[in-house]
Amino acid sequence: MTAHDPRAEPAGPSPSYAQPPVRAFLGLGANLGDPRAQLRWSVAALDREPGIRVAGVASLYGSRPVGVTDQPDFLNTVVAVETVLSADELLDRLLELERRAGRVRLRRWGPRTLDLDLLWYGGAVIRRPPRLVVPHPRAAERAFVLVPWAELAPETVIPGHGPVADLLQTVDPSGVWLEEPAPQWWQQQEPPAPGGE
Ligand SMILES: Nc1ncnc2c1ncn2[C@@H]1O[C@H](COP(=O)(O)OP(=O)(O)OP(=O)(O)O)[C@@H](O)[C@H]1O
Ligand SMILES: Nc1nc2c(c(=O)[nH]1)N=C(CO)CN2
Repeated sequence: MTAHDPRAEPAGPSPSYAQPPVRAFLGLGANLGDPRAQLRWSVAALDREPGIRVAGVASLYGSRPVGVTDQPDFLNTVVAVETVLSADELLDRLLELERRAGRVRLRRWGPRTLDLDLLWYGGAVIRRPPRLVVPHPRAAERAFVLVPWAELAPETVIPGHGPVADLLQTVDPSGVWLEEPAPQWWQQQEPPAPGGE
């Protein structure tokens, strides 16, 4: 086989790189520490992860806390990735990045330095609670998810719910505001890792 033969074995460190990548959408949120720096760090860190490529980043949005309301406002965004990882492997990477960002979970829906949610994975439906439920069970009703998601990919269909653009019409967007447009907010020089990693 020549180097240009399409049947040639793909060069790469892992056999999984031969699989076609899957599109996934991730929800990012933070309201403790330096939320903007943590979100910028997490975009760069995601792109450095083997098997994950950042394909799009929405603007940065401020949002009033939903659920537990006596906590600081959040910064939220949505990131599109291409990945050769399974949904389980991807979730593990997200949990590891949260841990590296110094996440402390005080209570459900409470404040956090970094929250990474797997919103959507190739249109698949995965029901393995409590470990993994995809699409994310609350994504379709959260303005702080739908506003940035609609900016990136309004046509995406959330299985069981419908297109992101249609769902956005069903929620109250008044608690979500544009904080800083893409791509400026994440394309500046990368901040140091949270906690001086
Ligand atoms: N689609 C998903 N994305 C991220 N975590 C998930 C998903 N489905 C199930 N989980 C599980 O949820 C746990 C994390 O829950 P977490 O404490 O972040 O919830 P929360 O952010 O407080 O609330 P919410 O899930 O409403 O955003 C993880 O340990 C993970 O195993
Ligand atoms: N505005 C806003 N509210 C929230 C958020 C969030 O990211 N943004 N995350 C939560 C738990 O995941 C609970 N409430």
